[in-house]
Amino acid sequence: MKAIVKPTQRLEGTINALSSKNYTTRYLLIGALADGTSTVRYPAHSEDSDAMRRCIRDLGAVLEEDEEQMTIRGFGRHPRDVKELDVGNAGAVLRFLMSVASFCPEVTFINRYPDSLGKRPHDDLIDSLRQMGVEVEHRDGKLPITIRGGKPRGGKITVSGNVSSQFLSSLLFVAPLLEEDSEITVLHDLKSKVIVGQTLEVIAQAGITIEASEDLMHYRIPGRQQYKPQNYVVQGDYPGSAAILAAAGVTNSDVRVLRLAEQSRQGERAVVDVLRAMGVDLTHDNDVVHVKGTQSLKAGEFDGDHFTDGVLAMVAAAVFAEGTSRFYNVENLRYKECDRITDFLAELRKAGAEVEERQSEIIVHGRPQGVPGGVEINAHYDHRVIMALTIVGLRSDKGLIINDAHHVAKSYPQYFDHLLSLGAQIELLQEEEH
Ligand SMILES: O=C(O)C1=C[C@@H](OP(=O)(O)O)[C@@H](O)[C@H](O)C1
Ligand SMILES: C=C(OP(=O)(O)O)C(=O)O
Repeated sequence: MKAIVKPTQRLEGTINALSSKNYTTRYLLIGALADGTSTVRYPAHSEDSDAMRRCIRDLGAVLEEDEEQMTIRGFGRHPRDVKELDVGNAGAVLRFLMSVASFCPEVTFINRYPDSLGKRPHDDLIDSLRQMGVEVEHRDGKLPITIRGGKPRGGKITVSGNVSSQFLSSLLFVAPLLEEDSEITVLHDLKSKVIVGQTLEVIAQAGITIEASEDLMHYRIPGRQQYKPQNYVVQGDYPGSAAILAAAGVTNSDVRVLRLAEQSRQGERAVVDVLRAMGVDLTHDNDVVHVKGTQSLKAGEFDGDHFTDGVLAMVAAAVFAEGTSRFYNVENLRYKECDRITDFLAELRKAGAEVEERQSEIIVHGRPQGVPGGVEINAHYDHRVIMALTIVGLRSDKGLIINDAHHVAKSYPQYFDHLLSLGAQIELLQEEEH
């Protein structure tokens, strides 16, 4: 699909935030790891959440779903002896299930996105699984990956946290099910640390005990525990909504996004404060974010590691700010669906933005007068690149054509529909997908 994004003066209206991707993957997983039947209300519907549905079903969970709610009969620590799993392009799903697969005799995770997930590194998790007595075959730390497990061991386990927090989360999900007690130590820095809070939150909701140090670098986990079946409710998604809020923030608009919990462990909740710091008039009451957009934003300096999946949308807003913005501590954006520093900035430059990269920083010299646009954008298989360039297109002089925009469905299939309902000038051209 091509998205033809045209200059749009004003966005107006109210939308319901999509359901959280990261809570959905977690609740589906712990529902599958439970003995008994759990329910999940308002699970997300997207390629990534569908990948989790597909894989836990293949592993033996029984799922039923209506409009609002899904029930999951879990397999506990006894997944079915499946030979192959297809996680699509979902990093979190792959990494979480690599540990679960260690209960199986032999599972291969196939490589369906060689130019996206197929390029992402998993060595740190592979190292940890080996410490647990699991044999892992891989191609240079990347997909396809075959896990030969059976009886993973607990004990002392180390995991590096400087590429992705998903490796640690993955171990935290399975360690309580092991025969032995475990002690997990995080080596190096722990990136995307806030999201580990979501992992610990959902694990505790399922009645599991994990003792975590205050800095989240050290864990004691009693073995032989069981996930209890529970009833979970998925909250609204901040990372996806960040793009809607930024689009509203840079246009002359009046937009409300409902279902964004004020008390949330999603790090990307911080985008509300980031936009406010840029001068956007924004209130957040009763789980409703109300944005009154402005044509005059101001630049700022932000630690992007606190709102990892919201950085690209905030960079897109900074493109129109007065002054130079700096997003630092974002090196691990290089290991996502694409290199979200080099690849993303290349597309922004095409649109006419003035941006610079450092190894772990994005620097934006804002252009309050707008950017020319009038070019075609490569999506790099990345939903967040698509969402961010759409924001830029809305405030460009000549608009932008975003190629392969269907990849937005990785997390937010209704993104363009939501923008259209707010009055955005966007034309969607269906073409043969490749
Ligand atoms: O645990 C999770 O569900 C996720 C962790 C983050 O990844 P990193 O820890 O690799 O930054 C985030 O970017 C991703 O979208 C989802
Ligand atoms: C990086 C992301 O997801 P994942 O790592 O799960 O592929 C994302 O949603 O932006």
